[in-house]
Amino acid sequence: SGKKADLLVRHAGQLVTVAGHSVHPKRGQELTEIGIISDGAVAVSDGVIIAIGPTAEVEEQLEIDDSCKIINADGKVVLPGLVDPHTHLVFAGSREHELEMKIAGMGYLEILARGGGILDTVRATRAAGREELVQAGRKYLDQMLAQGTTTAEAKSGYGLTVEDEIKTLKAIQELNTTHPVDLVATFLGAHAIPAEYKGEPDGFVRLVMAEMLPRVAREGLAEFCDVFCEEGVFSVEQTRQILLEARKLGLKLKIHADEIVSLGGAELAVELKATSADHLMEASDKSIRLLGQSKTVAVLLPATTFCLMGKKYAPARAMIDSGVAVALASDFNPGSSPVNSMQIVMGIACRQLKMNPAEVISAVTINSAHAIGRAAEVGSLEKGKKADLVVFDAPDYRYLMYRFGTNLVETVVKAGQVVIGGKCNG
Ligand SMILES: O=C(O)CC1=NCN=C1
Ligand SMILES: [Zn+2]
Repeated sequence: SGKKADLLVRHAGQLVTVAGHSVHPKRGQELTEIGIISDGAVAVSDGVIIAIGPTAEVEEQLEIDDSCKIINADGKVVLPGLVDPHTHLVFAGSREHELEMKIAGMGYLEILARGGGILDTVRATRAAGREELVQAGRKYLDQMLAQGTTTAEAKSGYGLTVEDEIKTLKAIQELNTTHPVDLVATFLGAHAIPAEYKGEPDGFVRLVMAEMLPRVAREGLAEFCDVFCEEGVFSVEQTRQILLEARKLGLKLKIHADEIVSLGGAELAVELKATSADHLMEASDKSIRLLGQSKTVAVLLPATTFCLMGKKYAPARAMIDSGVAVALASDFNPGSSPVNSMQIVMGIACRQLKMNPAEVISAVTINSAHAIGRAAEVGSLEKGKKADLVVFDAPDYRYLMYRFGTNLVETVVKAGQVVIGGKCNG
């Protein structure tokens, strides 16, 4: 006994630890093992988990005085803080006007080809100052935190000039230091060919490689480099050039791969040992087999398929059966997925990706932490890890996906601090 705790969450109906997979992402059968402790407790000191287990066993180890906040989670589900490993959350403006076009059947790439889509957001983001981007991003992060997301990736990609991409990444840096949600920054300068480079894509690729990447790397403004590898955007060859240059400069790699057309982006991701390959609705059988034999995490974005009114969701079952390490993300962005609730992503993943609830829990916690290189710090509730956890008003973890569309968050603890709700004694 005698450990001093400053926070104790106890008597959780189901304490879902998702423990035991902080070194390698979960694959296949492992995805269904989520380490549930009934009548569970988590003790925290200085933002770090110091004890976890059945409430009686945890309380035995502790020295509780009235300085310790106590949260009783009787009949509730406690999960690790949700990790959203793929968002475009720093942008200006919005694209609700596209909804009628999409309802009328206009395709995503057609809207982009007409100078709309991403390029619409580019115009608004170039016109916005950094502070405006920070304000907008703060609002989205408040919404995400209130819905259970405690760590997220944030991409640039709506500037498409050196200065505007740097402006965006500095906004992400400012948000990371001033908002409770931990952010991982990704440089996505290769998101679309801007209007001024229409007809000379290779000129823009040179700008990304010769001007943007060196600055981003030198100023330490991003951990990852990502490319939108898609028909009419960046080819597999252009993607390879950009990512090889990024790797040389010390950045880790991601690819928006095989979203609308199966170009072979997923195979390139495996070839370059990218940390993740994202989207994959059109992933070929060959690329699924290659992913199953690689460390590259497959990040699936079912809310994007839903919002694009797509028929074809990523082949998650085939991936899981082939041993692919699967994660889930919101793809929060103003065009193809204006959704920043991981609970909604979880509900769609069960119904459309046919992932069962336990697999979905693994895919929005430890596996999504692996997808952004944060599995040692977050993504599960284990001694020594950051005390990021969510108390959901749910009798069972399956209830989260069953009550699709309702925010069931009761309390969010971020690095040991109660940041949302938190009926507790203190
Ligand atoms: O449409 C957007 O703004 C974001 C996006 N990039 C690639 N797919 C979607
Ligand atoms: Zn995306």
